Amino acid sequence: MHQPALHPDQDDGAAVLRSALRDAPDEWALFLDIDGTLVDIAEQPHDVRVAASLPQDLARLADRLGGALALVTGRRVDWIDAHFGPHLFPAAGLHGVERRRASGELDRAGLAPSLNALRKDLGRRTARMPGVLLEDKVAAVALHYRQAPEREPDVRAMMEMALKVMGDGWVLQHGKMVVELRPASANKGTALEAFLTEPPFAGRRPVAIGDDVTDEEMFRVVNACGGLSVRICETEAPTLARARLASPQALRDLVAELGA
Ligand SMILES: O=P(O)(O)OC[C@H]1O[C@H](O[C@H]2O[C@H](CO)[C@@H](O)[C@H](O)[C@H]2O)[C@H](O)[C@@H](O)[C@@H]1O
Ligand SMILES: [Mg+2]
Repeated sequence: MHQPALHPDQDDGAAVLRSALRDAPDEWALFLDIDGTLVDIAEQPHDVRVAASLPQDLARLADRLGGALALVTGRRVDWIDAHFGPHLFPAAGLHGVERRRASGELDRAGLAPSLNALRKDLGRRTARMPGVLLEDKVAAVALHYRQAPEREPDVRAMMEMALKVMGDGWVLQHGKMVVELRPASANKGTALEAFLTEPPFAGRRPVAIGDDVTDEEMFRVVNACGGLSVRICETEAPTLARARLASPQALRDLVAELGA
């Protein structure tokens, strides 16, 4: 797949987003990634800080969009609620594998007993690898190497083996200094498509904002149906997104502005 690099000077995402979401809020649906997009990247998954005003700003913007705002993330939906509550946003977790509709109905990921043994084995191995962190996502598992970048080849090799153990129906999801093993049943693009068939998203044009390879599936869907794709990136990055924002802070400022 050819992915042209998005140049830092290319298409100002803020201007594009303002003219869509402020001028025609009834026409658009907004899909937002979390890590690296709404919140700054931190050394470890549990170190992230959700800005105190962000959940309320998002809830106000969701209100302006008639509720057509969803969080689409690699995190679990339970994690989203713990960090973005009390408002329960429509959400896709585990890269689309679990999904809560605007109605509140939640499709959870099925639990695979074989993952438990595998998780224990990965835990034993990574205990001997300082700086490599196992993130237990219940229906998925992630190995982070941000604090030990030299371990990337070992992490990749371990996860390739883990994928073989789990077999069909599972995929490796690469991300920022992380490799995740998750069910292959969905991705962020299919989750976005599913939202677009339901109220209040149906009939609206999608806007997707993300920062990572997992968000490219959303960008593909959005581009195909005449929506807006925006990548958070400070430098050039190969991407399908057609506009850019410089940082999560730039997006948070915009969310506050558009919701006010
Ligand atoms: O889809 P996202 O909302 O972007 O979530 C992707 C993964 O984000 C988290 O890991 C990433 O962020 C951590 C905190 O900033 C960082 O330490 C790590 O290096 C990044 O890979 C999260 O831990 C994963 O579960 C998400 O899938
Ligand atoms: Mg992200």
